[in-house]
Amino acid sequence: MTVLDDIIEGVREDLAERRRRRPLEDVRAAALAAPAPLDAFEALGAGRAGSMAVIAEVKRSSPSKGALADIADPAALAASYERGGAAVISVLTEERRFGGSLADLDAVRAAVGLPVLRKDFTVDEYQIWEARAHGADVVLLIVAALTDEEIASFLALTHRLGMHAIVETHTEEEVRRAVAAGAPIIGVNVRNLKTLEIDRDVFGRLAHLIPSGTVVIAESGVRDADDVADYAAGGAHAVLVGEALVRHSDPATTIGAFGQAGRTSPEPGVPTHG
Ligand SMILES: O=C(O)c1ccccc1NCC(=O)[C@H](O)[C@H](O)COP(=O)(O)O
Repeated sequence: MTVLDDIIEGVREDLAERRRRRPLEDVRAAALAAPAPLDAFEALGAGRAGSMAVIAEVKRSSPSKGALADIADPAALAASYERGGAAVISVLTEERRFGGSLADLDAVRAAVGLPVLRKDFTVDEYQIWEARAHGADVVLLIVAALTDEEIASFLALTHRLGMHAIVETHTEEEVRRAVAAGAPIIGVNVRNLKTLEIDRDVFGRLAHLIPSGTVVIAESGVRDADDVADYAAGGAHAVLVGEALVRHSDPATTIGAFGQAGRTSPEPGVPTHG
């Protein structure tokens, strides 16, 4: 059994329990009554080259590293990410291996005016309705964990609800499946979710397979501004950063530096010479 299989087994058990406590009809009604979603595709630059959006993650722990940070106030952390210029806030809601929760999502949603990603292992449409009911604007669809039929139907539901999905890939075959599904936002996770190994070169090998007009996200393994610059050179419009931010004493400044490092065209009005 891989790490991903193990995580998903736990996700399915927890999901069955939440479903017992709150039937889908209730969650659907709450989702339809929630304020309209924010446009993450635009917030991430709509696939235009030149700038670097930062998706800043609220991440308490992980299977690869164990406990990362004692996040007493996820809302305050997310507010600091927003002050630093993050484009989207990611909130891990998986409980067993990442220490996250829907309560973290609620706290962050209430604290920021940015699009919020409900970062979980989506295996059932219930989780998409649930994400919307809790005010999320984006969900994660991991190609390695889903059939083509599931990707198509989850993507369709996401778009029907006015949300976006980050369709996450790690291999050439997964990128082809994400592209075939017509995903407007594709992430390349340089962390192999089956072995937890990080290989930053994976991004450069796969990003060029993604058609222009798609938002391309480099996920995981960002240690510093140089990593962001490398991902930008490989074609990333955005980076998804967890550990480097939650472990940093000044995440807002770090986000500013990452955005700057990934910019490949000058800001309007900034002279390029002289
Ligand atoms: O982070 C892990 O160890 C992990 C293990 C298994 C499945 C998923 C995992 N992480 C999810 C992520 O994609 C990251 O939280 C995200 O990309 C940020 O990564 P990082 O900046 O390296 O913390």
